[in-house]
Amino acid sequence: MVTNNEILEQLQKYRYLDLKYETGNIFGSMCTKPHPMTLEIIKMFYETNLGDPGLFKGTKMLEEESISIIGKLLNNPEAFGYIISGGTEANITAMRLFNNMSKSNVNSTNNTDKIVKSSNIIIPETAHFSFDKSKDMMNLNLIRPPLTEYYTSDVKWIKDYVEDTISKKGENYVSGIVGIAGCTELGTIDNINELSKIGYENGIPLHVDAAFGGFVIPFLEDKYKLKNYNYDFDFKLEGVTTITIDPHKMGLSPISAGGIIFRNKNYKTYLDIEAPYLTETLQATILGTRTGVGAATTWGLLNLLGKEGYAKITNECMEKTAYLTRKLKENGFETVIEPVLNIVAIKDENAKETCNKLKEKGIYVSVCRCTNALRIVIMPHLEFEHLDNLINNLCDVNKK
Ligand SMILES: CC1=C(O)/C(=C\N=C/Cc2ccc(O)cc2)C(COP(=O)(O)O)=CN1
Repeated sequence: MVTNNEILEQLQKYRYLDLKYETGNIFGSMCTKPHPMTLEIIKMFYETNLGDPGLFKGTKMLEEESISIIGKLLNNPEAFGYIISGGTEANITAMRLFNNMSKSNVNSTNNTDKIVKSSNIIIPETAHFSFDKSKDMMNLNLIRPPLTEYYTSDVKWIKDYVEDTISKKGENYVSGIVGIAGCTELGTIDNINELSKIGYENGIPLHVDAAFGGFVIPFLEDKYKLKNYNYDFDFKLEGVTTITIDPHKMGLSPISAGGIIFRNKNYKTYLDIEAPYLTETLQATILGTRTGVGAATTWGLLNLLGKEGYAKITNECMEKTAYLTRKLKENGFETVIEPVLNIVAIKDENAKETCNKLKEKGIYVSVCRCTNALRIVIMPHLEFEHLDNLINNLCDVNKK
């Protein structure tokens, strides 16, 4: 008979093989060491199941209150939504919503010759690959506008495309538009304000993927804002329908804690599925059984840290980002763009090779797909000395 302690000792051997955030060698992650308070919350809520909320009324209240707090942060007191597995599930949910809305709109016009074979979604080149998964799952047709020099979607191209196709193919041709508020590779922010006008004027829903930027942009000090970007991205823009915002990235929640926020509860009807054997009769989330830990840790941190706490974390990361950018330039390196958020992309024609050389030295950076560059995400677990260590090793592998 194996004892608990023997099992735990065996598990320690596996855990020992994992990297640890506190070593300061993880430079490519958009997750970080969760806030220590969340350990206690995990123990309190590890058995909860928001897939059957009638059994866990207290946990369901925590999810609803977390959504309400995040909604107010995003200028929407009517916000509805869920704390779910992550940004991928949140983005797939938004695409599922747009897909169902377009099918419903077509059916409501009873114009069978306009049945949308597959939903046409306008989506940036810089979009996260969770949208490619959505495409596979729902047979979406993804329309990719050209990028500007700032690595944002060309909104004039989008405006012309929408007006041109709608005039030719009918008002339901474009089923949705996606904008990114803090893209994965470079942290750039699309002009959501312009996308919102295009969507609102043409009756097209707009999804904003702020999985990473959602817990950064609202707290950014003005001194870190660049003139070539528009930082408005939330529900104060009337065309914004849904937002992805992940507590388990810059929100410091443990994994899994993603967020999908709807402008209001009316959108739930497009997602509801009969759930006969549950305490709730209609279920809108993609996952059925789902832990309540994400909702509880998110609620705890939203109330513990508040806007001031998140602002402190954000602007400390931005200070370190400015420090790293300055040091890189002093050592002869060039960044792809001036950092928009706490992400630095270092120009490197041999990015993959450099990445592997750093990995041999125990330093984990990532590489960009959109340009030849190394990608560094300055998360709260990185200290100034870790950045100095990165620079020294970069100079070493580049013999600068
Ligand atoms: C703009 C956007 C993202 O940058 C993103 C993930 N990004 C980065 C996920 C990541 C986290 C830790 C790590 O070590 C490596 C990668 C997702 C998906 O979020 P996820 O399902 O929670 O991974 C959506 N949108």
